[in-house]
Amino acid sequence: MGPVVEIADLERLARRRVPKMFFDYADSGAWTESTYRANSEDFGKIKLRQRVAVDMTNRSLETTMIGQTVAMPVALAPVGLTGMQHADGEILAAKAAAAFGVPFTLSTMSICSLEAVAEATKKPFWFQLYVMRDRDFINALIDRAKAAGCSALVLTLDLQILGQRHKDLRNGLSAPPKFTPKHIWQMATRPGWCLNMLGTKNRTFGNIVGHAKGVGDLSSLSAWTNEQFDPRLSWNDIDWIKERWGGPLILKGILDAEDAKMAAKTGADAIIVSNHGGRQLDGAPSSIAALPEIVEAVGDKIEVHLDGGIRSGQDVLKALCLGAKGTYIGRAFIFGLGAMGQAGVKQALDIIAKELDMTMALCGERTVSALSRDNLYRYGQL
Ligand SMILES: Cc1cc2nc3c(=O)[nH]c(=O)nc-3n(C[C@H](O)[C@H](O)[C@H](O)COP(=O)(O)O)c2cc1C
Ligand SMILES: O=C(O)C(=O)c1ccccc1
Repeated sequence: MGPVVEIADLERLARRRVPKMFFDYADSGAWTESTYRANSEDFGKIKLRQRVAVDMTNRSLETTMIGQTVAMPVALAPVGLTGMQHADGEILAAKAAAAFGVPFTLSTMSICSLEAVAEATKKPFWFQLYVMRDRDFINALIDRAKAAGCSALVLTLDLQILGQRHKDLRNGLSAPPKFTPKHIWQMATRPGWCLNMLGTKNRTFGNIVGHAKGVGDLSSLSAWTNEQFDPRLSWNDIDWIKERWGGPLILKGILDAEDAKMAAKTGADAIIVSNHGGRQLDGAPSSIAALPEIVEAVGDKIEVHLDGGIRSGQDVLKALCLGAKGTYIGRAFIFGLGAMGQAGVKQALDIIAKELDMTMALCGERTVSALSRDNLYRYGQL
């Protein structure tokens, strides 16, 4: 295989290095995966307006997300089980993000704990919260995020029940891994991953082990999730979470203009337009298709961010042109991590930054804040 020049190269390498059950877990969407596919396909339908003879010197990708300076408007999205793609995956991804100057978001369902990531990186990161039925546990988790120095709380609203992903059911996915002959085979054919994993103690859910009951004994991820996660979560809960946390708050998983208006009323600092990477409601529109009407509804009241389907810097630029102030990548960095650990996450960020910078230049712009619908051919109508 030749040099790594685009995110698809990292994906191919990750597929060869990560046991099938964990690679498939990342590379899956709910049911028919139509929304998962639409997320990236819809970016491809948007055309750019080429401009020429514009001074290209002194370009910069630096901007802010929720008032925090970022080297480019691309954060790492929260991804559960990141530490199963590569040993100590959350720590490595957090280090790569900190070195690059973009936010890393640690999932509630991470393998490395809040405390382990804080200790290893000594840099602030963002924490993503899932609301579970056990409110004492959630309060304790919020307090732990504060103690770990997290600089934003990302509250995910689109997963009260876990969407059904066929690949996970067929693979009998669980973390820690099960040891049926099939699972042993999948791991034995990935010796690099196995050796690497034997070198760490971080092999189960670091934030919740010993706290939330039953976590050592996962019959299936979905059964466990549906038992623990709170199906009663409502807009009324944002208040107590916001108050307990007391810092910058981002609401994740908004895909509808009416929900965006509700979110803006909570006084949160930002929303993330997201369909959970196509992993929850199959048949929902792509995030990029949903973005314009949400920006139209609340763009002057709350910062609007977007994730879902971003595989290049061009995708980032299109989201910015349609009104997003920031974006997040999930699989794009996960493939880098699975392929080659921290260096792979760095490569993913380098690739996206280069693509964003070159695209911006060829569109005749020098700063991300200058980007608008005017940079899109026919204003980006799909
Ligand atoms: C393997 C995987 C695990 C995820 N786990 C979480 C999670 O724990 N919490 C969360 O809020 N979102 C989670 N997400 C959703 C991501 O934060 C993000 O919305 C999505 O990955 C964006 O799409 P992309 O992967 O196409 O960039 C997960 C996504 C993937 C692919
Ligand atoms: O897989 C996911 O998308 C996710 O967010 C999750 C939810 C519960 C347990 C593990 C991962």
